[in-house]
Order: sequence, then structure tokens, then C-alpha cells
Amino acid sequence: MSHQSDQPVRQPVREQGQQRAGRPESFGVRLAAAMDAHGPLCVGIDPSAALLGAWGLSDDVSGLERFSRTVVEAVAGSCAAVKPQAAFFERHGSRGVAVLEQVVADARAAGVLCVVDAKRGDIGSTMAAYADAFAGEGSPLAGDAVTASPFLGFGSLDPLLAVAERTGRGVFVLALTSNPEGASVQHARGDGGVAVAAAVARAAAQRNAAAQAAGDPLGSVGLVVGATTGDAASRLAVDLAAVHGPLLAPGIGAQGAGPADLARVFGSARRAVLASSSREVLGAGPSVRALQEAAVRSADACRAALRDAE
Ligand SMILES: O=C(O)c1cc(=O)[nH]c(=O)n1[C@@H]1O[C@H](COP(=O)(O)O)[C@@H](O)[C@H]1O
Repeated sequence: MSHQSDQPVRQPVREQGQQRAGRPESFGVRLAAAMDAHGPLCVGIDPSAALLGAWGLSDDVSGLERFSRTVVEAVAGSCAAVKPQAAFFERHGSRGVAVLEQVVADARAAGVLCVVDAKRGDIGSTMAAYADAFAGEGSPLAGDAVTASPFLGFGSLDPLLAVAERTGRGVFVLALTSNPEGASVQHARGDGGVAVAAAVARAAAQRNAAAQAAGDPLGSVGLVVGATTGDAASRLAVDLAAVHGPLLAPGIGAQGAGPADLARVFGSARRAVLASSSREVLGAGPSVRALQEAAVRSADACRAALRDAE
């Protein structure tokens, strides 16, 4: 594999960022290192009924477990992160959630970062409970990062952001989602004509200011910006480069976007992009080898598209 030689040059992580006293190494610092080592790809773990069937597995907890553990085994070492989508585990009830916990543990053991795609968002006191579940130290559902929805107000996420900072975890906040329906909310303009997505980006940038001042390569408060969103960020003045956090870009493959779209969507912020693909990579299974090759192909293509644009 030719990952390292093609990477944009970054300074070694230790020279860039200083670990804050008494704090674990931050998610942003760990993700930057993982992307340097393996390229900018996150493989989604979306064990839908359709994919379980395509792999010849039953649509039950044993099929779910076989599927998920196979993906982690196949792609750890070939991509920067995995992203289990909680809904596909929750649809199997408490035993499905136990499989999600196992995926989090497997990813940790395999040394691949795990973004739990839970998209939680609620009033502050309830958010504190979500924070315990998805970012609390020792919680079995806490991976390295979690996705969250800011549409109850960005400030409603504060309990989650506080716990995540304390435990060295990351939070990816929805900003410009990959689905066409998202525009009706995210493109709307509020006070002073500022688009909702632009306000979300500003709030994330504020939360990353200390990490930026400390010289960290990335802060730990990221955004979700779909690879399908075309020129929306520039049209809406969503300042992605100012966020100084990782930019999770779903929509590669099954939703119609390709690596070539990344440079157009992200412009000068492209070095912060963590491209995400689920069905396109997972469709290569159940062969471990074919899955690994698909992940490497996708990581190489995303890296080349982001690098060639520089
Ligand atoms: O947060 C996400 O990951 C996410 C945000 C978004 O805007 N769009 C989006 O598709 N996703 C998730 O990314 C995955 C996309 O799957 P594929 O279309 O199969 O690659 C699904 O798990 C979605 O829930």
C-alpha cells in the first residue's frame, strides 16, 4: 500500500499539539494521526436487512454480529475510522445494542478509531444522559467520537461537548447533511441573514479555538457536511476552513457523490475531510479480503482527489 508517501505533509503530531495536563490525547489529534497513516476514509458499518441478505446472513442478532465483526476485522489498518450506524443495531433491540457495544470494543482492540453514528440531540438535561452514554469514561457505547444534532440549538449540545472534551472524545455536529431534505432547515437564514449551517460552523469554530491556539492539527468538534452538497457551503458562507475541526463527509458511493466531489465541496478546508462510505465498501463483502481491497481503493481515491486539488 502506498498510503504514507502520498500524504499531504504534516508535522509530527507531538510537535504540533501539546497534550493538556491531566487530559487524555484529544480526538482531533488522534484522528489527524490516523488520517496521516491510513488516508481520509471512514468505513460506515450499516448492517441493513438488505446487506445482511446480500452477505447470505440472517436478519437477526447473529447475522448482525457476524457482519459487524467481519467489517472491523477487514478494514482496521486500511482506513482511519469506522462508523457504526446505531439504528441498524437498535432495530434488533437490546441484544442489537450489545452488538454495537462489541463493535466499539472490537474497534478499540483493533486500533481503528470508532465514530458512533447516533445523531443524538435533546434538551440539556437529557443531553447530559446522552453524554454519559456516548462519551462517558467507561461507557460501553462510547467510541472515539459520536454524531450529534444541533437543531435544538447548538448550546443544547454543551453537556456532550463538555464530557467529550474531558474524556478525549470527538463530536461531529450535523451542519449540511447529505440528504436533499436537509436544505429546508440548514439553508434557512436567521439573524442578520446568516444561514443555519453557517451559524453551526461558527459555533463549532468557537469550541475548537483552544485546540487551535495550542497548535493541535485538528480540534475535536467536527462537522458533518455531505459530499453531495455541491457548492452549498460557499454559497451560504459556511466557513469550513475556520472550523479547525474534522469534516465528516458522508454520501460517497450509494448516495451519488464520488471522491472528485470532495475538492469542490470543501475547497481550502479539504485537509480536514474524513470521507465516509458505507454501502459502496460493504457491498464487497462478505469476503474479508474483498472488503479490505474495497476500503483501500476508496481511501486511495479520496486521498488522491483531495491531494490533487492542492
Ligand atoms: O452522520 C452521518 O454519518 C450521516 C450524515 C449525513 O448527512 N448523511 C448520511 O448519509 N449519514 C450517514 O452516513 C451513512 C451513509 O451510508 P451510505 O450512503 O451507504 O454510504 C448512513 O449511515 C447515514 O446515516
